[in-house]
Amino acid sequence: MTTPFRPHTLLVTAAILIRNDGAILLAQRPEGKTFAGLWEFPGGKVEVPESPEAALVRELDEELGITVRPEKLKPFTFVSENCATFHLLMILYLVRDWENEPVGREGQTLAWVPASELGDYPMPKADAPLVPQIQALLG
Ligand SMILES: Nc1nc2c([nH]c(=O)n2[C@@H]2O[C@H](COP(=O)(O)OP(=O)(O)OP(=O)(O)O)[C@@H](O)[C@H]2O)c(=O)[nH]1
Ligand SMILES: [Mg+2]
Repeated sequence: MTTPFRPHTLLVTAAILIRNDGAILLAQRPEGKTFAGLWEFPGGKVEVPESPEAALVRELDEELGITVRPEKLKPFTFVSENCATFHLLMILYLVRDWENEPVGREGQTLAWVPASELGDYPMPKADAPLVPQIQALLG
């Protein structure tokens, strides 16, 4: 008897960084990573035994060189998506306060994008429902 394949759930945290003028930060995944070339919200995997908030604070420092206080992470929404070899559970926080200017520390290209133009940037399939939610929030 074969055991049915059950993908494990991968917990990922990501940030919707919102600048004072309403633009949102997207990062283009670099060559060598899965989904290279697609645009995403900065963040990454929650490592054991981190809290989701501690993981996101760490990822934002590693990927962008910014410092965010955990209490500045505002829970916004999540996506739950089957990605074949794993099931992605990605929780998203709104972030309006940080220190330092974001830079792509892992070779990613960064773009500040008005909410109305988010649809022009190809994203991983799991991100599709996020675009209308962000546009509804920011108008
Ligand atoms: N950060 C981020 N990951 C996303 C998004 N959409 C999406 O499907 N993912 C998926 O979430 C998973 C984990 O994200 P990641 O690759 O950023 O993880 P990480 O920073 O820990 O990278 P690493 O594996 O190189 O250490 C990947 O399979 C990625 O494709 C998104 O908008 N932002
Ligand atoms: Mg990442």
